Amino acid sequence: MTTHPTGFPMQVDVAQAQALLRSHLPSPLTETVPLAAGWGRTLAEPLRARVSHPSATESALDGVACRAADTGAATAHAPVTLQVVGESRAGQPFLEPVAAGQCVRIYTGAPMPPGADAICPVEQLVEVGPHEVALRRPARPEDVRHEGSDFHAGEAVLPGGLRLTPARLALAAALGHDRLPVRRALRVALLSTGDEVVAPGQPLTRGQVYDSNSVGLHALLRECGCEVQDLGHAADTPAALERALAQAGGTDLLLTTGGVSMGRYDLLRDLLIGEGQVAFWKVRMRPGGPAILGRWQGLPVFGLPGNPVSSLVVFQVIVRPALTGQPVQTLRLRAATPFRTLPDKTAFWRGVIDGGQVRDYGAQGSGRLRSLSEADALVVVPEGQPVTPGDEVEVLLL
Ligand SMILES: Nc1nc2c(c(=O)[nH]1)N[C@H]1C(S)=C(S)[C@@H](COP(=O)(O)OP(=O)(O)OC[C@H]3O[C@@H](n4cnc5c(N)ncnc54)[C@H](O)[C@@H]3O)O[C@H]1N2
Ligand code: MOO
Ligand SMILES: [Mg+2]
Repeated sequence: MTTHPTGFPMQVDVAQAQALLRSHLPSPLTETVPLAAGWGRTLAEPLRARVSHPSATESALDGVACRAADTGAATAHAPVTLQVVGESRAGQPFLEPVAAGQCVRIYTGAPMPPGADAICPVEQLVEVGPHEVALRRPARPEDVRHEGSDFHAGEAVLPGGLRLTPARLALAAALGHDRLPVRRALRVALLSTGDEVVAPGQPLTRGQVYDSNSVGLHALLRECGCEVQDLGHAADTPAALERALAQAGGTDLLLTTGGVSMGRYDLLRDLLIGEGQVAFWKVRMRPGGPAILGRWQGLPVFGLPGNPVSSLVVFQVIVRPALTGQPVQTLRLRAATPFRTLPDKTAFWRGVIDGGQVRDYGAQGSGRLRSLSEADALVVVPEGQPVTPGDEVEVLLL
């Protein structure tokens, strides 16, 4: 890390950038939402089971419930015959005890009758008479689902801080909750900058570019559960930028793209440095090096680089973990090709996953947006660490 002449840190590492952005965001507030509105939200506190699941000991199969000890000798050649004394249906249990030599017809999810401890499925039964079945193999205790074997009443099942996926939402319902304590969504304003940047749908002249950054970032922000205020686009003049920044009031964070590198017209950089509250400028990563964090009239502003790949990669690596409070999700794969090492930067190279290994995507220019669509992953190559084929690398799925 170095220091800018005006005193703020430069060339911070990725972890420092994440932590500094996080420290600029408000600490999470809680609100309660109906179950159906919980998808994509983050649980604010652990959820305990209000009931056990299964709520009774029950059958996992359609068949008969009986005593395992009666059926140990059953084979296809020498089936064991049992007397059928009743039927247990889901919601209509059979409450009489099952004695030796007896069984009860039972269906998946129906409570086990008292005395029975094993199940034989219909596929292994032969109907012998109106009240008799023969078992072609022993009944199995493993096909009984015991009360509370999934979770017990009172158990803390879903930890706080977890993002509610469809499966976790279903689990919350099964735990007995109809309202959920979730973190208040962060409100993020989004602004793209650049004289050459044009909204999709408008005519494009040579030298102009469609505003792809805002579109990708908007979707990423929604994926992170944020409320997005789209401020559109501002031209490269101080007045236009100041007008746009003034519209971001009332949000928790302003995310911008463009205008943060070394150019004369990289005015967002100048505006933030002039405001005197820069937390850092430049991160030791590629792509995405020129990112800047500061404040504008108190509001945290994170300036993503304009290059299309850089803006989306910096979001994944720095912004997402700061917004969600969750570390970047990675997995480890073997490298099928070498990956370039940078002496003073962590690289996030685009890679293609093939046969359980990851290979270099090839052209890694930050302006090649199609590469992010054609690659499967970002391969993390730490500063100064060589990667040769066969090495294990950390990989971030795209
Ligand atoms: N002399 C140096 N030049 C550059 C350096 C450097 O260290 N020294 N860093 C390079 C790196 S790395 C990056 S990344 C870019 C960052 O540039 P800016 O953040 O200043 O962004 P702009 O100059 O405004 O635009 C760069 C590039 O991206 C295109 N762009 C911008 N906004 C959008 C958008 N919303 N949608 C699609 N594409 C966009 C823009 O047209 C430019 O092509 O600086 C390097 N330069
Ligand atoms: O690192 Mo810039 O972010 O490559 O193009
Ligand atoms: Mg620039």
